[in-house]
Amino acid sequence: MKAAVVHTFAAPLTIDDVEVPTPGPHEALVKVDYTGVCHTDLHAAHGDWPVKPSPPFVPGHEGVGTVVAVGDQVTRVAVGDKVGNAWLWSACGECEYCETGWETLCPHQKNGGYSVDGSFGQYMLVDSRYAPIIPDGVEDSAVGPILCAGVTVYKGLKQTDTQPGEWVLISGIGGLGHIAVQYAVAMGRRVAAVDVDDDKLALARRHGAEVTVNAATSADAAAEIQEKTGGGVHGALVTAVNAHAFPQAVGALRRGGTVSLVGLPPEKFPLDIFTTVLFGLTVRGSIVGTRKDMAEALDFFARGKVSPTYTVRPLSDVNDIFSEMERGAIDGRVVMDMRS
Ligand SMILES: NC(=O)c1ccc[n+]([C@@H]2O[C@H](COP(=O)([O-])OP(=O)(O)OC[C@H]3O[C@@H](n4cnc5c(N)ncnc54)[C@H](O)[C@@H]3O)[C@@H](O)[C@H]2O)c1
Ligand SMILES: CCCCCCO
Ligand SMILES: [Zn+2]
Ligand SMILES: [Zn+2]
Repeated sequence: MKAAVVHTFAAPLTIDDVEVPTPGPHEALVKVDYTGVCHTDLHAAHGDWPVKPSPPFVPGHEGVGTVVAVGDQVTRVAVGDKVGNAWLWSACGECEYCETGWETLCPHQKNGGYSVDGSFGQYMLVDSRYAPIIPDGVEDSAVGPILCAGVTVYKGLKQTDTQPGEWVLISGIGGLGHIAVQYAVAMGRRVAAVDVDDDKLALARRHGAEVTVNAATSADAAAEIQEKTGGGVHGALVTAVNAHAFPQAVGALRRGGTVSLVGLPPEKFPLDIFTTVLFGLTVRGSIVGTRKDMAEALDFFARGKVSPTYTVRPLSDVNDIFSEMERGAIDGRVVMDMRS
């Protein structure tokens, strides 16, 4: 089968002919139709983060396809079912985190396209107990971005502890952010959006943002957001890939506000102790979503409440796609067609 393989960090991926894997007892073999390209895949290919994947590996964790074979312990899916892969590829099911609804924090988890091969190949393995089950009747090319971008921002928004009618800042209007605007609107929040690119902010407005601020041209983006939201946002979700966006989102919070961090530039950012304490602010990290979050995020999509903006391109474009992503030149999400 064809697959895009990372052999060396920060070097072009090669399209290799690799063996179709065999499913283990709890695994299913999936023929991949489409896969979204997440900025995490670029971080993975560059070896950006402290915990690195082990080349050679196949990235991708927004894959969608059809089950073609199952292991002898599989009960949750069957041949012919439409499933996906996800960052949370599997967890142990027995630790304190798995037992308390926090499987995303399981120290024994496997991660799709990172610690196990992912969806940038024509076939992929999934753990049948964790694979997202794709709702009937949805567009196969559109649903991939929900499997990471969608579930992540949906969970991240829940983690802002905001209520309907309150202001939420979405920082970074890329693959995650443009979908976050839609979930926030669908969840009844008022949306302010910040990015460094006017085209991204126009996309945010098309998806329902009431306030947009360009952090590259604003004299003080946090102050501008405070002023345009009548005292600051009740919650903020940072999906930006630049560390400057993080203190900026904290600075845009209303007193008592919560910022949910999901973007992962491999850097640190300063947090002002005095104002954080004085204004009772909460800074919270958020990672993807559980299987329950995934089912909920997919339900919003299946009911037409969110609709990714995406472009379909061939697997052979993978290196160009990564270069464009690195330049911030992609509006919405790229989805690769894996069928040919
Ligand atoms: N926490 C999680 O579970 C999780 C899940 C998925 C992705 N991620 C991470 O989220 C980040 C975004 O992923 P993506 O696929 O949306 O990336 P993307 O490249 O599609 O979008 C990034 C966006 O950040 C914007 N940006 C850059 N600098 C900015 C700044 N200073 N202020 C505001 N916006 C700025 C870019 O213009 C772009 O719109 C990546 O680091 C990825 O690894 C985390
Ligand atoms: C720590 C890496 C989290 C990545 C989530 C999927 O994009
Ligand atoms: Zn991702
Ligand atoms: Zn566990």
